Amino acid sequence: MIAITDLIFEYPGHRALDGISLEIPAGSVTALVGPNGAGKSTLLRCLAGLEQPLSGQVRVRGIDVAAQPRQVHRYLGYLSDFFGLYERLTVAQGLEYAARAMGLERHAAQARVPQVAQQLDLLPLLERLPSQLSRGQRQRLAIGQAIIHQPAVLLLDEPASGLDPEARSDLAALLRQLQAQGMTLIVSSHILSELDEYCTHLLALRGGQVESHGALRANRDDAPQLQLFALELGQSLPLEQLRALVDADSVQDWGGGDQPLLLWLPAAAAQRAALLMQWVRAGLPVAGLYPQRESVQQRYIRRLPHTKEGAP
Ligand SMILES: Nc1ncnc2c1ncn2[C@@H]1O[C@H](COP(=O)(O)OP(=O)(O)OP(=O)(O)O)[C@@H](O)[C@H]1O
Repeated sequence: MIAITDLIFEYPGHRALDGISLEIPAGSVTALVGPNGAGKSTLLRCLAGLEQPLSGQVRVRGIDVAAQPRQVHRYLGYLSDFFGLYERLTVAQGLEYAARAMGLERHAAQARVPQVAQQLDLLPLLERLPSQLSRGQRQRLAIGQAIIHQPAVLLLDEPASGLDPEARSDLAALLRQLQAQGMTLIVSSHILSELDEYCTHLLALRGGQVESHGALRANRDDAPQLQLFALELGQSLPLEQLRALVDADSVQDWGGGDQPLLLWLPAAAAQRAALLMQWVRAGLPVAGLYPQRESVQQRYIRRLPHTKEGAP
């Protein structure tokens, strides 16, 4: 869906993106993470055609963003970290204006307004001005304007910043809904745990370079025959006792208290069953075993090497 090749971007006297090459698969939701100044916003702006790179190429659906920015904008929605709203337009007018700006005919634009307002829970607020909206409602309006033309790709720069827990949870639900409709999303955030709910891929930048990029998944990249499971115990055991029973190499997280152990176990059911039987015989009080997906945090901490394909 998005192909980036040898992308270099420089601000005067500073190289912000230093040779980025990767592919973002269609239908994926990519968590874009990295420390302050890593280049996240710059990359999103380059993808949106708002910055002209020094060299390299970004293609969205095969279209060169730098060469044909207008055509790409038909397929792309972008929400900046410091987004602005049309303060003199009501919510309904703002949405219609955004639709018209994206090239929709007047009737199509007017028809989209209630659809998007419904999707973003803005229907009761259509006649309000942005100044009469809460932070979360303003955020929803900005996202509404970004998706009014039903883009295939949506780029969101820190969309959850400043939102309360309820608004964050609404945002997560909305992003899941957009993904279910087939949209490809890239979402930057500093809060890794909130990305867990909806992200399928992780892209970590550092110093303008790709530190790691790949799918978040249940299987280990370096040992695909292993899959992540949560093991629930009927009673908590002292760590020394657990260590005596469970091979430390298979442990991702020892849990503790009521927390389950996170283990890399054989993906093959028969092998897993044999192992479990062995543990139960040895006295491990197994109460449940559930397949897990690696979290954004776990993946980030493991700092997996970058693969050019991006979707190992
Ligand atoms: N207009 C500018 N002029 C010069 N340097 C800039 C400009 N904008 C950003 N930079 C620099 O480029 C680098 C990348 O900035 P960018 O905003 O893309 O990082 P980021 O990962 O989004 O950071 P944050 O997490 O703080 O938002 C930083 O070192 C920053 O100081």
